[in-house]
Amino acid sequence: MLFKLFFKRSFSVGVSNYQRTRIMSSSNLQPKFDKIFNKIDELKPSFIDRLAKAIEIPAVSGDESLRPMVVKKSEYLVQELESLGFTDIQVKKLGTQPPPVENPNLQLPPVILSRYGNDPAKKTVLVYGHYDVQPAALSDGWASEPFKLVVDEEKQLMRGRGSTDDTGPLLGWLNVVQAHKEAGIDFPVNLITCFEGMEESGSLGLEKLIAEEASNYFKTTDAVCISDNYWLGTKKPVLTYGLRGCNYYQIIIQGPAADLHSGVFGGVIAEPMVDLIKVMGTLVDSNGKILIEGVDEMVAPLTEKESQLYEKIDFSVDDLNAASGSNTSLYQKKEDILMHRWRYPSLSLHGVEGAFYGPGAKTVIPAKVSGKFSIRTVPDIDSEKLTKLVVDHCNNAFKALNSPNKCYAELIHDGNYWVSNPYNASFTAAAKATKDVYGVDPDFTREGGSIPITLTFEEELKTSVLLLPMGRGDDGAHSINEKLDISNFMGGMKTMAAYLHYYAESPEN
Ligand SMILES: NCC(=O)N[C@@H](Cc1c[nH]cn1)C(=O)O
Ligand SMILES: [Zn+2]
Ligand SMILES: [Zn+2]
Repeated sequence: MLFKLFFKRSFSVGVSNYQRTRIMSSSNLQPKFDKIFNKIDELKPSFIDRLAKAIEIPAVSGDESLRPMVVKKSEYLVQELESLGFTDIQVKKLGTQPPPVENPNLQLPPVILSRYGNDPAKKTVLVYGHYDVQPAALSDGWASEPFKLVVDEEKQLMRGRGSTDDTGPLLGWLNVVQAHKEAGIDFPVNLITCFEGMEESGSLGLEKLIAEEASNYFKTTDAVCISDNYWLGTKKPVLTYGLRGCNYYQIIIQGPAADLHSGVFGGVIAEPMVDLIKVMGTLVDSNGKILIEGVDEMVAPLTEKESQLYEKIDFSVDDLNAASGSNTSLYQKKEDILMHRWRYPSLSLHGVEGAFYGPGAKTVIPAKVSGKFSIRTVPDIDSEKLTKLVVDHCNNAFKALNSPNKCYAELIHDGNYWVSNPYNASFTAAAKATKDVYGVDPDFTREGGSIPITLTFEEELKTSVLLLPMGRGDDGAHSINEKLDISNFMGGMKTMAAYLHYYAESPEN
């Protein structure tokens, strides 16, 4: 069900209410959670150790050569689930990866299903997370080896690829189970895990699995909770009820049979890179305006009620600048930044495969280049219609060049946007939990990123989905030096635990 973009009431609070945002010390917390929160604190070293072991496995789903590592990380998770007493563990194979792919026999990484508890008297919460990560290399500018978790005692943070997206939060659920076991506290709900290894590459194969398991493994699900996003800024916790979708494309330009010497062939043959850069340059302007005809017309109009929502959110251009480490914002007003992140589409140019990019001055003419770009989608953009507009646009832009090269534009993967109604038992439980842990009411936010499978859970399981973030807006997900603050790791797990208790107690589903 799509939330109609206006709220019955606002969950946001004024600045004064949360200026002192911090994790409250255990003595300040709801006494009912003292025991579990203290146990989470006590187990901190073993939780960091579990995270460190997982981060060491470079599970990059977008790199075909690293697929065995993605599988290895799934095996590590299964071992951890077994040792914690999860039952009915099923490692679901999803078959081969559909094109475009270099190796047509490449197997998709498995989805891990498991249960903790199966008591018909309790509610069932399905927790989704992904164990794959974005690519990372020391040479990109990381301060330390990306696949080695570094605990920075001075800054009180943990640095490593996947720390915040999404290995840290995923393991948070396992840690919460361990803390309950060791504290001797009855687990408040039945937990189902659905952990995938292809989220960063479009969640290929997962939609079908969810549809198949909706009336089987997932049948008893009352609510879905996903911890795979971030606070908007660095101080105030949020709960998230919307995401943009993501349509990822490539334009391939094929010219000569092999890479050539630019001194010999430069000026006498049509260069694929020149064509590609010209075509890519027609997609978006320097103000972020998408130049593909017909895209803007598909965007849902802004209503008066919706525009009021943005005023109440705690955010500023300074937060954006701090997170980007620059002064390069296209907008100075908070409302404009939020709307362009949440409710308008954006087009980003990501890279060029086949092009020279290393140090030095190689005088090469690349023979075949593939330009990668994506469009973040919003209500009411239809993915298929968008793809037709994009492909037609690229073909026309290439045709106008009168080049003898060949051009082919295609969709690599797409994932739906999601906007939901946060007025339900699950969001209410999470809001109470957040207040208990951080001492403030959370803001209710949408997010500019994508979790392709969110809408599928909502539609197939006919349940609400809650996004309960662990990390902060400056964590550097997908960037260099990705980190998770230790206070967010600990606070995030306490919030997860309290959420499960509050949701279990709620009279509604
Ligand atoms: N933490 C969510 C996230 O990072 N999602 C990715 C999903 C994606 C879609 N296509 C490629 N990756 C994102 O980029 O938003
Ligand atoms: Zn993620
Ligand atoms: Zn990600």
